[in-house]
Amino acid sequence: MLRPLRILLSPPKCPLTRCCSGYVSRMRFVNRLQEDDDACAAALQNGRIFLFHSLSPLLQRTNRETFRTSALTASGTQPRPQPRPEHSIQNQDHNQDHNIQYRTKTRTKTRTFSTELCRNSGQNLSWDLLAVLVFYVSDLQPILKNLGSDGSLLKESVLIGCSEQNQAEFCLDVGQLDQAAVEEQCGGTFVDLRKAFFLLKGAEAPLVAKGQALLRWHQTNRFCSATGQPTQRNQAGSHRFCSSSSTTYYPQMSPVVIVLVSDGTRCLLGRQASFPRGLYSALAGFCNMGETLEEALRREVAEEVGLEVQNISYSSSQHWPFPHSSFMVACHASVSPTHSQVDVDHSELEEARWFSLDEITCALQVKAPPRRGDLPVIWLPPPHAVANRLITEWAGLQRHGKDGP
Ligand SMILES: NC(=O)c1ccc[n+]([C@@H]2O[C@H](COP(=O)([O-])OP(=O)(O)OC[C@H]3O[C@@H](n4cnc5c(N)ncnc54)[C@H](O)[C@@H]3O)[C@@H](O)[C@H]2O)c1
Repeated sequence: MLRPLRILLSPPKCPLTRCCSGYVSRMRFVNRLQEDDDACAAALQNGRIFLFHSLSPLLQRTNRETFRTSALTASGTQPRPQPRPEHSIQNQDHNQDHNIQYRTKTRTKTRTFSTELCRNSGQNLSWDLLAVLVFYVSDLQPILKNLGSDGSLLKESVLIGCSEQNQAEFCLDVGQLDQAAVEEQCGGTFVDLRKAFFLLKGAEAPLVAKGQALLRWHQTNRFCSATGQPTQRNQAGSHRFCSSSSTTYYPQMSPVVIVLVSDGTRCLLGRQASFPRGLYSALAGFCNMGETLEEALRREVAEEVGLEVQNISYSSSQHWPFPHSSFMVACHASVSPTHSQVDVDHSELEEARWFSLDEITCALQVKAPPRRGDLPVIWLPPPHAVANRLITEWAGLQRHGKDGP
């Protein structure tokens, strides 16, 4: 039965509006787009798109004096107008959303840019801004056409969610187009996710990581592992299907356990030889087939530092895009102070040692990796990493006189 187009384009009003939150209707909307290809194709026409090139997200970087908007042309035949400095960020109002007006050829639009300030590498303590560029499909279509792409490229977008303004959000990899030409047309730069991830605003980083993970999964799962035949994706990109073997493939994450071990007054951190100088983190490891999280956690700590932990408690979890998609489950655990002698397996870790609350407090204050020539300093994974959360939680509990779990 045909549904009215109005319902296909935006999250349906819940019939039980009084008891159904915006969150619930957005989640149901996304779920329906994953199930219904026609609804998803319609939502794409009205949606927002994050662009990637060979898995690097399109970002905008500028200085604090002038926050330049991306000037988009509504018509690809016209020369792209120079970006106009329409918004200045005064002082250090970082972590803010900025509603910025910009003009297309035919109309004025307002787009919300979120920005995070990060320390520039120069000596003058100026700041850089980094933000994800988001395009409305209606703006992107003429740009893609101008770059010689036919309409079929847009259909390769994958659904990643729904904004609070009830617009479906998609990611699209334009790796088949000339990178410099896309950057020039779109007014942004494709930045390797490893560099970008820690400089994006809290809410943007996981969204971009999720988009990259989904795009990567599609790029590496084009064929059925049973028959070798090509697989077909659904419109949302939430699964692929092999019609020869009737197998449905879903995107996968590898479960990883990460644990902060405490002996009551100190916490245990380690570093791999590949880590940047001075960086220490909580112990982590992939779960083996058939293991529970608790078994994986106990095994990893035993293997890496030769300790037997107890009192395991869950803290939080996160999707981690590096090197591929991991599902990090973060826990606290403890050892008795009388059984805290560390015996490092140097094939896994370069070093592991106990840190006092004072050392952790100092390390948490280091907000940027030390630069070449700086004095050696101990620093910790940044706030986007769940390891930072574990360490911060432990420090908070220590300050309030309670140990970990
Ligand atoms: N978000 C954070 O705060 C945080 C902190 C530390 C580590 N991590 C992540 O946790 C993961 C594990 O950490 P690690 O130090 O053990 O990493 P690692 O990269 O040293 O991996 C250790 C070993 O696990 C094996 N391995 C790799 N991929 C696997 C998979 N999918 N399934 C099973 N085994 C696999 C390989 O033999 C590899 O040498 C890494 O992806 C790392 O980036 C995240």
